[in-house]
Amino acid sequence: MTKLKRVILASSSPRRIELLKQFGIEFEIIPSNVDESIDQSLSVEENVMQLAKKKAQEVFNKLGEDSKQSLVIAADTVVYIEGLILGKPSNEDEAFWMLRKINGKWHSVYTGVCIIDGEWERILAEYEKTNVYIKHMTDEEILRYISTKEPFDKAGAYAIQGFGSLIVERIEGCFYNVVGLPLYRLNIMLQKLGYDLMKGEL
Ligand SMILES: Cc1cn([C@H]2C[C@H](O)[C@@H](COP(=O)(O)OP(=O)(O)OP(=O)(O)O)O2)c(=O)[nH]c1=O
Repeated sequence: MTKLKRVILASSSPRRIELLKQFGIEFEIIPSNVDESIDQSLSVEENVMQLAKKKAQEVFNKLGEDSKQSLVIAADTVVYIEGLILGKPSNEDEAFWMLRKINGKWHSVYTGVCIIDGEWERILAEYEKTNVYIKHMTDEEILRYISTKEPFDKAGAYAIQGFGSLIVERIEGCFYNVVGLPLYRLNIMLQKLGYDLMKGEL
């Protein structure tokens, strides 16, 4: 297999960037600029895979000639509860509403991952699901959590890796999926394309 000229993470998420960095591979960061609005008429699985595809495709299309020797990775994370898909809250009221919605209950976090391999002209899109139980909080506790400012750029208005760790009672499934990049799933997908993070092959 010829060495890829460019490996691109199509994301502005500091969490995704940090998670991918730990494997010692060289990659560039090119955030996408797509409309991330959720289509409540589609299933949650379709939503996250379609959004991840849109992000990857947009960045891939900008690469021009280089695209043939490039691999682009993109992801999209949402929270799913009682038939509703929650993205990132746009203000304090929305964060409060989302946190009340997931308060004292199980919900599911879905991340869609898309990989475009220009060399083989292949597009792979899959998703991972993790169940998360949030402890019961009083309104005062919810407001205190919001005052950390952590909820604003996070799907479902919390971050399991930050202050949010103090409200997540238990999880079932991949932790990294909740943070925004399901590493196990990502490597399974890369292996399907002939790469492997364990071997440093990318
Ligand atoms: C539930 C949860 C989400 N998140 C984050 C991961 C994602 O960054 C964000 C969901 O928004 P996304 O739209 O998936 O990603 P993004 O807009 O931050 O970045 P980009 O589209 O450029 O890749 O929520 C956490 O960091 N911790 C959590 O516990």
